[in-house]
Amino acid sequence: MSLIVKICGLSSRETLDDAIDAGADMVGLVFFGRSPRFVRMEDAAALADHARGRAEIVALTVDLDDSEISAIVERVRPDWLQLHGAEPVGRVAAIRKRFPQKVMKALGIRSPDDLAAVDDYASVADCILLDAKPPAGSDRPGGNGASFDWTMLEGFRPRVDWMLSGGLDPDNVGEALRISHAPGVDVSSGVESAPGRKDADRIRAFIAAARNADSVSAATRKAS
Ligand SMILES: O=C(O)c1ccccc1N[C@@H]1O[C@H](COP(=O)(O)O)[C@@H](O)[C@H]1O
Repeated sequence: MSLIVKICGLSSRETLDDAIDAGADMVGLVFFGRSPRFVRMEDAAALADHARGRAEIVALTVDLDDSEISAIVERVRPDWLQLHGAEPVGRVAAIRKRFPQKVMKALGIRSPDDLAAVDDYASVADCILLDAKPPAGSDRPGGNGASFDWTMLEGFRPRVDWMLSGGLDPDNVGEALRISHAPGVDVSSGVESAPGRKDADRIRAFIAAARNADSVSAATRKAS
């Protein structure tokens, strides 16, 4: 199976097209008000319609309640709900049961002990997204351009689909894949020229570097 690449935090038709034309499998829309990538519901609905059928649409949410998620589901009709808050296992299970979307649960990682949570969520999420824990002083749980030590992922083979994120960029995604053999990668800050401003050249460079590294990594995954 080939590498899944998600470009997150897109907020214009132009950058959506840049990501999709460059080969993104998933595009993310951010519904977190304190993010520089925040998109209002009406804009998100139009962006999703623009992308529909060309890439999977991911709605990034942080600790929203059912009525807020319902509004996104009805207006935006995403393929995925990305849960990037402190949603406990039971809450993730309830969201997955209530809504038809696939569920991606983000988990903050700083030390190898944090990986234990992956097993806890494996049966209630369709995909686990490993992200760095936010640096001190950050007011958002992701999108901080912060990475964690990927060497703790050597030999990591969870029983659930997963993706790597956190501080990835065109220069380091190859190394991240060589170390982690992640089946998917997700990026936001690393393909921007300023917070919230996506850069077409960096998007293309990121996806090219990731696909290039994955051709090597896929062979290793097959052999292991
Ligand atoms: O992008 C944001 O602003 C954001 C806000 C709140 C939660 C998550 C957010 N982004 C996600 O964080 C990871 C890592 O991002 P980065 O590449 O380190 O900037 C990624 O999944 C984004 O989708």
